[in-house]
Amino acid sequence: MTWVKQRNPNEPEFVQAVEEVAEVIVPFLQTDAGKAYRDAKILERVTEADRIFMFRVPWMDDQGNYQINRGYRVQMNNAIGPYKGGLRFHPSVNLSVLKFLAFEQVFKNSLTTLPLGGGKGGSDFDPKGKSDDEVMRFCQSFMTELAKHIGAYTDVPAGDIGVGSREIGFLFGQYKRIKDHFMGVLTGKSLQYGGSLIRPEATGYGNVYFSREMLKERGDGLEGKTCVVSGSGNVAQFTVERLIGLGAKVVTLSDSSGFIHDPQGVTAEKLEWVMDLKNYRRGRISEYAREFGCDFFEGEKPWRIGCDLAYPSATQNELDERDAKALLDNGCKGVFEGANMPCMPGAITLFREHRAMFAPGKASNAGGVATSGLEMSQNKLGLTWSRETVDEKLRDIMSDIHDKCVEHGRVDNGYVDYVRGANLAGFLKVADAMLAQGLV
Ligand SMILES: NC(=O)C1=CN([C@@H]2O[C@H](COP(=O)(O)OP(=O)(O)OC[C@H]3O[C@@H](n4cnc5c(N)ncnc54)[C@H](O)[C@@H]3O)[C@@H](O)[C@H]2O)C=CC1
Ligand SMILES: O=C(O)CCC(=O)C(=O)O
Repeated sequence: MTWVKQRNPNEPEFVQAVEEVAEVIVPFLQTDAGKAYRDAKILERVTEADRIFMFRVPWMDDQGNYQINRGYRVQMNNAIGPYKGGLRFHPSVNLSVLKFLAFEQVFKNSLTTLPLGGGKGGSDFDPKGKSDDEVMRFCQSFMTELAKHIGAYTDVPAGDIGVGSREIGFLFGQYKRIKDHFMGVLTGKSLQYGGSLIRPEATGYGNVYFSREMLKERGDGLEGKTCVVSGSGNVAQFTVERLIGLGAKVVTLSDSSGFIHDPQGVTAEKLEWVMDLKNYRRGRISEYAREFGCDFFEGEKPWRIGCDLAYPSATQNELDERDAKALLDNGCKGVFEGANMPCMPGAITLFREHRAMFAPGKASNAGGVATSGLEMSQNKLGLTWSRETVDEKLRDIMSDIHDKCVEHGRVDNGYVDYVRGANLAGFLKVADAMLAQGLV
């Protein structure tokens, strides 16, 4: 870790993500089973990106002013398949954030059972408050540079925070215009031009399926459980949809301005209203409280609300040790990461010490990228699978990931440490591929 910290100064998120993996992998490397990986310096090699692109993104706003943002693509590791991972457009984007996300993606993609390497990209561009025309001009400029570095067998980006179907459409249109190729170079596309059914739902649904597997492992189920969810974007919306579909009750949603608490529960009708608010009207979650007559807590996070289960689904480091204590004190039995690295290290330690269920995002939110892998397969075959087919494959993949976490994560007295299981299983597949491919 000293070596990693020295080589990556001023990159706290990246160091945090490496530390979480190293905590599990370093002790394994000291064993006989880990010797070959230790000798070949596999862990050191996976912390160093294959390559990173940083570029200027010039665009013009609606008033005719010149605007400059910075674009990035981190191609972290392609030992088991082409680089794969989302694009994030948010003012907080910097190299540290994208390197942490790309690093996580390597292990997550390995867990999916599909041939996907790991990457991530994005920009400090903020789509909030921008017109559709401004977003389009930005996306066209961003793709004009990115197109040089991606391809259906090289690197296949997708969405993440601030990049949804509108942005993917603009990015795909510009790629096609530059390259004159109609190919699956992005996932998360709309259905009319090569998208997959269930891809929008997949991260949220996948996390719920994963939590159902974890509950089953303990002889329990989702029916009747009270759940808190953070965020109100893609992952949060479909987490709520699946939870209420499976008989649970969701009482919170949030955005960067605060959270709403609806003790009656978010119904399918209320969720439809939220989807319209967030995906088309692009409004604030506080409007929910006014529309449905419940409380809005400005600037706060939902973790002090009593619940059985929690699904952090907004952003990194949104749940600290104090929040974890509040959740446990109020009876929460399980935390399932929909976002990437939403729980801070102190919170994770507390959950594990209390033997609560804790699902690390690289396992529990892998359904999104896995379904992107299914979109890539459909594009290559020139076929469109039905909703039922894709949903069944997603359920099977989440169940396989769960089984691998149990296989590698069962510790003394039967407790399954999913952090250990996910990191070890994710690492081993990539590490074996790297060993087989020599010193590259
Ligand atoms: N979209 C996908 O398929 C996948 C997304 N993820 C992760 O899930 C998380 C959410 O992503 P999406 O739902 O796709 O993005 P989104 O842009 O659709 O929604 C993001 C949500 O997080 C909230 N948010 C952003 N910054 C915040 C902050 N500082 N405090 C509180 N709330 C904040 C936004 O208001 C919004 O509700 C991210 O961590 C992302 O990396 C993980 C796997 C796949
Ligand atoms: O579907 C993809 O390729 C991107 C998913 C992603 O960015 C993530 O898993 O964090």
